[in-house]
Amino acid sequence: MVKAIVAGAAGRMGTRIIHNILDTPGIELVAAFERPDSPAVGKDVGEVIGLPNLGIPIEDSLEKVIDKGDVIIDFTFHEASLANARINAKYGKAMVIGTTGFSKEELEEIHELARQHFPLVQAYNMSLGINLLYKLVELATQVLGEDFDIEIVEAHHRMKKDAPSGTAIALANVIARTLGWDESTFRFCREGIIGERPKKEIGIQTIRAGEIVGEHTVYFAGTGERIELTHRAASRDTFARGAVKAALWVVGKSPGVYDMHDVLGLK
Ligand SMILES: NC(=O)C1=CN([C@@H]2O[C@H](COP(=O)(O)OP(=O)(O)OC[C@H]3O[C@@H](n4cnc5c(N)ncnc54)[C@H](OP(=O)(O)O)[C@@H]3O)[C@@H](O)[C@H]2O)C=CC1
Ligand SMILES: O=C(O)C1=N[C@H](C(=O)O)C[C@H](O)C1
Repeated sequence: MVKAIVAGAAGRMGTRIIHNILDTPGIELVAAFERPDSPAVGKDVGEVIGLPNLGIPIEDSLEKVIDKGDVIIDFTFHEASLANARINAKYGKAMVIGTTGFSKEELEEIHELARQHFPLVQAYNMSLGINLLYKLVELATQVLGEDFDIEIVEAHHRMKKDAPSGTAIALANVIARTLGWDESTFRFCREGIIGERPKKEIGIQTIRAGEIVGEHTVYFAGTGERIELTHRAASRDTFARGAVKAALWVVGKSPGVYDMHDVLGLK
């Protein structure tokens, strides 16, 4: 039985991840924690996620609970996930990080810690559909190439803290890699007299509204025709199921950085 520790247990994703752990054979929740000043600290996990008491109090740090678990599942905030990876480097537990909004330096440090000390599944989107979309976008980019203008539009709920979404950045990276371009071709917003669209540009636009769970569309617009590839997540359980699959998969792996294509066998 894989023993899981959930970071950010009272958050939107933490809550759904715990529900999914409780519903999945082969994995059990052994501990959960929140940031030290969270009102959830000290309460029973069940009370916080809308279930009867589970006999597991929400703690205020990873260090207090890390000995109990085999894997830490972390969907929190960029600084918190980095701090948790630093702590885990001393313990070598498996980790699943779904957090977005990292700077390049933060993400590189997490990856380096993992390469040296623990197996990590890190992915900006843990849904099956988005991981298939990466492949479809790669194929469309190979076929349509530089003759088509490529634009990404992402839409999320009003509470989301980072923009653009990690998934939109990952999609842009797939396109850029396929075309042999780099990040200097990413165009994050347009305003004013912007002139004609350069050919060598990947537009990335953000919508924040209401309770949208997560939507990504990639436009391939050419002369006389257009293809739109869209993924819409209907519920956070879509991501939470992926996170639990990743947790079951990563325990026992060698230190290193893995992604959902490894977990889902899409490599
Ligand atoms: N990879 C994927 O498939 C997906 C990734 N995400 C990403 O996951 C992250 C979380 O999203 P979401 O659940 O909506 O956000 P929430 O803000 O609802 O949840 C994050 C939780 O982490 C808590 N937290 C913050 N700092 C710490 C800390 N130091 N230790 C422990 N807990 C901490 C927050 O507490 P407090 O509220 O008090 O700050 C909050 O309860 C985001 O980066 C989001 O983009 C989301 C969905 C899918
Ligand atoms: O914050 C969210 O909600 C989501 N964030 C991820 C991202 O930034 O790509 C994935 C998902 O779309 C939901």
